[in-house]
Amino acid sequence: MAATLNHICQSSSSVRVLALNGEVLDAHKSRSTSVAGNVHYSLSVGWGARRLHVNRKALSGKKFGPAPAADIRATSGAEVIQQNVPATCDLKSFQEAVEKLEVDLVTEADLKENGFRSSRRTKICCTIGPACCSFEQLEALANGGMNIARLNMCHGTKEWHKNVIKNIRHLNATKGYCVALMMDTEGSEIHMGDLGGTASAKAEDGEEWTFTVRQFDGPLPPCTIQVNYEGFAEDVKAGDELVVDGGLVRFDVLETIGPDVRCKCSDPGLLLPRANLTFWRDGELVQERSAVLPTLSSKDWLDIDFGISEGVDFIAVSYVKSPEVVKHLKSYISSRCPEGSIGVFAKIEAIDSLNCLESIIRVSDGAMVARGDLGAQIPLELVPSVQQKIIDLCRFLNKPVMVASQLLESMIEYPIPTRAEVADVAEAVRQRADVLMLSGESAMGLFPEKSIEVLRNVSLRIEHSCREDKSRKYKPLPELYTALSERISEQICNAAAEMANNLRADAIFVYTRQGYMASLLSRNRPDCPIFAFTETRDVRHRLNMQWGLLPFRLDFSEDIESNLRRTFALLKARGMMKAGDLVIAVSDNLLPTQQANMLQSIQVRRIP
Ligand SMILES: Nc1ncnc2c1ncn2[C@@H]1O[C@H](COP(=O)(O)OP(=O)(O)O)[C@@H](O)[C@H]1O
Ligand SMILES: C=C(OP(=O)(O)O)C(=O)O
Ligand SMILES: [K+]
Ligand SMILES: [Mg+2]
Repeated sequence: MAATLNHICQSSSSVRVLALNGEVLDAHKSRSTSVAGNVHYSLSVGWGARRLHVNRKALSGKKFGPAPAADIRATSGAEVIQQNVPATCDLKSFQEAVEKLEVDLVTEADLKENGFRSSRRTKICCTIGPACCSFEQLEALANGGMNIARLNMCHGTKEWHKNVIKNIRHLNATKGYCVALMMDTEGSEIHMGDLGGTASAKAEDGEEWTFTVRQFDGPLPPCTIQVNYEGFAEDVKAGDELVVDGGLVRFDVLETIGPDVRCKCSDPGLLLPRANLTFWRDGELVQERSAVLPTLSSKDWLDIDFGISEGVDFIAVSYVKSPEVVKHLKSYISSRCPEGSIGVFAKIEAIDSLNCLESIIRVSDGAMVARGDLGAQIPLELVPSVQQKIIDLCRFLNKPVMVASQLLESMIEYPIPTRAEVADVAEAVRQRADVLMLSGESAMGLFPEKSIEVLRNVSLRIEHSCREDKSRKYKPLPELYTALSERISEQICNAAAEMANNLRADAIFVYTRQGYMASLLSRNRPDCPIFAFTETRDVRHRLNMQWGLLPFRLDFSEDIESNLRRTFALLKARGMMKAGDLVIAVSDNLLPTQQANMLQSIQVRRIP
């Protein structure tokens, strides 16, 4: 049915929108006068956060017809969903523009193509660097399934990162992706300088190199490496072993002369800019200095302020050694942005963090197994069991967990991974990590898109085999909560997941304001995907970090029954579900009134 969408009538005191076959829709109106003295009217109609806006320069005293498309846009909160909405359109497209269920392009395509039973459950994070920072390159990664973009503040300038953030925002707003942003702090561990601008340097066996804390105005002298840390030359002793990037290159310390440390290469290899440095004495990691280094340096705090002002979704803290720093950052964030919507992730990579893993994870919003530095601080052969331990602990404590570093390292240079890398990725998927992370593969590699494709394919394959493997099923999770209200939510979600598995349901639906019930469902790693409906863009982005959740944005209405009916209709209309599909639905207490008098329930429904 064609209808005139809006027709602005203006009298001296009022402005109205005539919409849909002449029926007047209630319109908010505001009037403003520009510097040039022109009167502007803006109107918006819609429900909740979703609105259509009409902006027109008014011609005083005159009546005028339908606003041109250029003056009409549809928004959701601060996000513009559609520019140039035609003034004359049919009822259906008006409703779609205003009431559209927001789901990202990739999820939608995945659901339609593969059917949702086999949509990907493990999430993918890509470190953004020079190899993937243009709008087109970022779009290709988003299209390949990037759920989270990571900005590593070790590298690049604020302007560079700002531009990446702008590109991702633009991608989300104009192309319908839902890529979340994670900032990763530099931390104050000891690392090399940037090699005077060259991409890498080769250290040969037996060659003598000087590590120094001196500054140079011009180019670096040959075989010289700057070290970021003032106290370095005082701490190192002749006879120590200097280890670059956890063993990529090794040096024996010959002598220290003032700010210089003279070394001989004992294990040759490639030196990369800003590579991490550790030093070892009598087979033990020397920790004197790193123990007094603050986890968050003054530069990190400036970066954090930058992240807060840019509105990133997550901040990952490097070299966390105790729960205190995470608590401190979380309270800083909630004082700076009271809506408190930035998740703080603890990177587990410092040896000290291993003594207090549980208390660190409890206070964090999630954790990262940062195997790069972890492998430089503990023997490499211990890394796999620590990974398993962190993943299990996070699952128990209901915190999302990322597995990072060297997943597909060889793909920095080659278009296919090694068999061992595929096995490593498969292991992380089998351990049911929430997120797999690419580092150099996407940031500076030759094959960022191929790398993401490998993660996607391995995830799909292994997730499928986990579902088939009956012996893995129904292992009960240990009980997490003690307070009654939390125990109720936990039990509801555990039971809903178990019912969904037993009934072979097609999907679990959860209506969630903060993502709490959604996370408890994800924790169960059920066989079917979890459609998580939430009201705000921020929560929708945060849900991206969790296993098996397909985040949708939707304005909730007053009662759960009407939410269910609306979502069924919208998903059906969009071809994402079909009549007869079996759904298990749960929800948070959506309304304040419900908290007092309604207990939560599990519904079993067929799509009508
Ligand atoms: N923002 C950036 N600008 C330039 N290069 C980057 C950036 N981010 C990452 N890289 C490159 O990608 C490599 C791998 O990234 P990552 O693992 O995050 O860092 P690191 O190697 O410092 O731990 C880095 O060593 C660096 O060469
Ligand atoms: C992810 C890690 O941290 P970064 O890349 O910042 O060193 C790591 O050490 O594995
Ligand atoms: K970092
Ligand atoms: Mg690290």
